[in-house]
Amino acid sequence: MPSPRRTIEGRPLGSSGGSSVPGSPAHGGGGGSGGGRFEFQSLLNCRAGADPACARLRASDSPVHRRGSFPLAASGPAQAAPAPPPEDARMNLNPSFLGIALRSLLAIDLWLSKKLGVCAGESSAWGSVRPLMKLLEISGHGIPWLLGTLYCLLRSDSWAGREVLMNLLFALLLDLLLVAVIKGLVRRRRPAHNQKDMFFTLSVDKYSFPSGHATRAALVSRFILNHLVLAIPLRVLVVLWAFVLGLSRIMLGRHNVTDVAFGFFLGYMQYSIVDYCWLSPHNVPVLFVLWNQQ
Ligand SMILES: CC(C)=CCC/C(C)=C/COP(=O)(O)O
Repeated sequence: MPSPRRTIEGRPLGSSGGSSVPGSPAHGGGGGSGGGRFEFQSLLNCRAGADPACARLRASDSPVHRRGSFPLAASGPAQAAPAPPPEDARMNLNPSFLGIALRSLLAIDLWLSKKLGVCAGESSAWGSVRPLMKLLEISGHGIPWLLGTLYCLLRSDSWAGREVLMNLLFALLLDLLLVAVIKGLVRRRRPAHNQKDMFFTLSVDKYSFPSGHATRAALVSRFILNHLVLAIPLRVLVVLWAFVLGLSRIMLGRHNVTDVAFGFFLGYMQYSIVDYCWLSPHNVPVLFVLWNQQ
């Protein structure tokens, strides 16, 4: 708990940084970006002052003070508790466990992603394997998967095959939609070391959370493992492809680790949605009847 005689920056009150001159930022009159912090300082400075601004600050009852976590809370029952400090100052004083955990996770994420971004440029440590990573990138891109599925659907001559491919198409479209919505909501920028040389992107693809390649890799591999009868080595290869594709996103500098980790999770869950809503002649006969009429 900070000493009552210190500002939130640890400077003693009464020193030049903490003096309260009416109209000065330190008196609470400061607008602009530092306004919140200055107002909080003036709150500390005007304990016994007759300044009306101070009286206003003391007049409201702050839950922070009620909890006794703020040093001025012990001013006595006759003296109303000061107004709550601005949100950002309160967060600095009482960071929640969740806040600390999230900030630490983000710091580790950025640090690890930078370390793993060994193919981010031609001159990077593993710059020579960049072309291979870009090939992997295309193997998980939405366009080849959509076109490939459509092509196989049109060429398929069995109803069972059509049903599976129709659901794969549905899964790919659902994936594109969900990833676009989340990217648009979260708006996390791609890492600074990423080169803007990706093959065919949509406008939301300037954002990195979650990785669309990772969601597709998890979704498609789970789909294949559940609907294609494959020999064990091929099944291992499918899982390996998904994992290496996800890793390559970080190595290329396209994503942070958390983008890919969440992408895998989301893709895995998307398959559960597809499985739950499985399109078949029983639940959406119209799709299959239309097909039959062609
Ligand atoms: C245009 C279509 C159909 C898909 C876009 C595929 C794409 C570029 C996704 C971005 O993936 P990352 O989020 O992993 O970079």
